[in-house]
Amino acid sequence: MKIYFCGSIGGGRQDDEIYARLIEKLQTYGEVLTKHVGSKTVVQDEIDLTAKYIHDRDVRWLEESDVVVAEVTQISMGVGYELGRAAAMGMKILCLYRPSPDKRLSDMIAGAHNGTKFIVKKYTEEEAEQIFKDFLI
Ligand SMILES: O=c1[nH]c(=O)n([C@H]2C[C@H](O)[C@@H](COP(=O)(O)O)O2)cc1CO
Repeated sequence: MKIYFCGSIGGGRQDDEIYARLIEKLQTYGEVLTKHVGSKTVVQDEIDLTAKYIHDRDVRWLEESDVVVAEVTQISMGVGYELGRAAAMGMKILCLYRPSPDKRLSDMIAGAHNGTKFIVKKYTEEEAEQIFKDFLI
């Protein structure tokens, strides 16, 4: 199974360690094509790539993937774009967010939940393992 993981990069890197731990768990179910999203050095590593290269590479990976898993707590324009494209392709999507007083999930994501192909779920990290099992198996 190919998994496309989405997480904020330009939108802010405060959750990077959470992304890395989620990616590690996801790798037990298949290949995560966007492992770089969890890397401490992603901004530095991608700095010499053009926006077009990153966009076209990521859209290609998205099209190749079987499922999309997004950590949506930290608002990110790129993650929103990836989710919109994935939804338009009819992909199976799981969005996870950690409720907090200073973060409001966009209604365009919360309202996309349909209980089948587009799942939006509040979670704590301890629950992630079981959520992945339910979603991916
Ligand atoms: O350097 C990058 N590499 C990359 O793969 N992305 C993709 C993957 C992430 O899921 C998403 C993050 O978007 P943003 O940078 O707007 O937060 O976009 C985004 C950037 C920077 O915009």
